[in-house]
Amino acid sequence: MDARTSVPPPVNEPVRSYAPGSPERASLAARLEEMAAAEPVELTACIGGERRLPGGESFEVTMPSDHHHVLGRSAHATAEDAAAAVQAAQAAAPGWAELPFDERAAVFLRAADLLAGPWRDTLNAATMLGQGKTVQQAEIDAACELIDFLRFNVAFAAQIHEVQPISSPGVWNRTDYRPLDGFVYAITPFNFTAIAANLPTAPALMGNTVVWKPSPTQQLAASLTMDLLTAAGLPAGVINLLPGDGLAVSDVVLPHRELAGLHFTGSAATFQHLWQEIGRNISGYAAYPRIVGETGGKDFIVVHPSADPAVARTAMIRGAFEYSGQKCSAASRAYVARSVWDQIRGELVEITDGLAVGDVRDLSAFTSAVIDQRAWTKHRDAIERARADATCEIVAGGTVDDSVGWFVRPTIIVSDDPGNEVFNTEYFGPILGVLVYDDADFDRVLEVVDSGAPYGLTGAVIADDRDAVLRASRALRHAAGNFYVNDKPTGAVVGQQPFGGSRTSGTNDKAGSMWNLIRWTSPRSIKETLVPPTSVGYPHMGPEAS
Ligand SMILES: NC(=O)c1ccc[n+]([C@@H]2O[C@H](COP(=O)([O-])OP(=O)(O)OC[C@H]3O[C@@H](n4cnc5c(N)ncnc54)[C@H](O)[C@@H]3O)[C@@H](O)[C@H]2O)c1
Ligand SMILES: N[C@@H](CCC=O)C(=O)O
Repeated sequence: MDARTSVPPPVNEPVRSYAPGSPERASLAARLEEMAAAEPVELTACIGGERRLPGGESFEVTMPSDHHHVLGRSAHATAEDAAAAVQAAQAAAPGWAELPFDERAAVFLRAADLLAGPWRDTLNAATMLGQGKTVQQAEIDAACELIDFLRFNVAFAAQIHEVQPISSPGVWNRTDYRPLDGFVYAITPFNFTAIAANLPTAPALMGNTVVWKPSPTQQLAASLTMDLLTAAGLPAGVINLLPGDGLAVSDVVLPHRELAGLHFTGSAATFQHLWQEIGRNISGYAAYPRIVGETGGKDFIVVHPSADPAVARTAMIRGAFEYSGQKCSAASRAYVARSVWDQIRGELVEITDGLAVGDVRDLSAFTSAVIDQRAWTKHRDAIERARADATCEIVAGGTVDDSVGWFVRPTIIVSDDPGNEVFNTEYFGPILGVLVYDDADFDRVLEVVDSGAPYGLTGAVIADDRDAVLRASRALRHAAGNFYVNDKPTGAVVGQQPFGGSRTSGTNDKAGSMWNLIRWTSPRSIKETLVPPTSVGYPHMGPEAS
């Protein structure tokens, strides 16, 4: 409970263009070159503010687009590291929870401003080199989305604190937005620096302390994010970073009595495993852990006969192939009316086959390599299966090359079998399945889209006919937590399109919104009677009752 002043009203961080000749391009290019030329850096854990290498087996962080290029060296956190991180989180908890909200908020507002200014090139360059993002994709993630998460969450948290109960005469009721009764475990994916930072910082803003386990392939940007938060004044022990695969960490953290919450983003399979582990341990917790998880997708684009062909083509290419399709929101299945398909097929294939796919240091690249050998192999195998499948035709891409980086050409597979794996399996890469339907079958195809995959994350309808938009919106109400009309299904902006999906895609708690922050507080209702009664009797008992 604390008195607060008003917080700065947030606005979305403007996306810089990095166009040739722009000052931001020159500045970023210089930092990129400097970081790429540097000796591999040591990517340490941060436990109670102390930076040190964990005790487990070492691993290297390499460039996806140049896999011989080692950017950093780290090691897997052990059970001992995990126990130390939990202890550090517990030790920091009372002081952090007692700090007035404004003081906590100031740390994250400061981090946002540092990132918008002197840290921008560094985190963008780390995200480009370590996670294989082009400059545009790094800018919308590591700079803008992360700055937005930090600033908007402060404003959303302040709004939550303002939600207070009514009080009847003689009584003052209050809601005390307590942190959870224990620590939060944040496990984050490789593909977004912003998500990796949001998952530990959102619970921390609400007064919790956190054990943060980022993805090994995101470790370079994760380590720098920890440095940024420290530079912004985050006290030691509030967020404790543990590098590595997390297996030994989970053995310690998941059954821990004080585990109060899991904040996860990653694949559905990993989330289900973690949830099962929590379920297995349910009788051993001090309080029921909150479970928030955003997972995979099989995101769709439905193209109606009334669609503008250029809009459909652009949404398909950008939606499917930006960041090589490694966004949970990426379009990976498209259902296209035959009349539109006949108009766009030629250009769609020509543009896709012409996309510049290269090293992230080449700022003219449209996209780059997939994240690692495992992803590359998965895509190579999926393409080979499609090549051998009589119901599939690979009309664009279909080639892979691992000689320098983990490259998979943007690939379009047309199939007339709606049950084919290209329409229901999340590959998490640059493969788009296309089903061409007869114009008269729009309503039937909406049913196929709705039931064709187990996910419910993002989707788009491309149509100029308002009635078609309405029919799609109704039929696909539960098929996507983020639904787009005449746009690609990627690129949600904090504060504008709160992000998340249901079904197998997650708990839909909408990252970067009030709904997510609510999960990290355990409200306490306080009633204070201003002039308390001093006699036991009630009027109905008569004047003699005392
Ligand atoms: N819905 C969303 O908002 C969203 C956003 C980004 C990514 N994703 C999804 O994430 C997936 C891609 O990311 P990924 O490859 O990093 O996912 P992943 O599930 O392989 O890994 C996610 C994280 O879990 C960790 N992990 C795995 N097993 C663990 C264990 N037993 N204990 C502790 N940590 C463990 C990994 O090391 C990593 O940090 C895709 O399915 C994508 O759709 C979803
Ligand atoms: N929020 C991002 C996707 C995050 C998942 O990878 C988008 O909307 O494109």
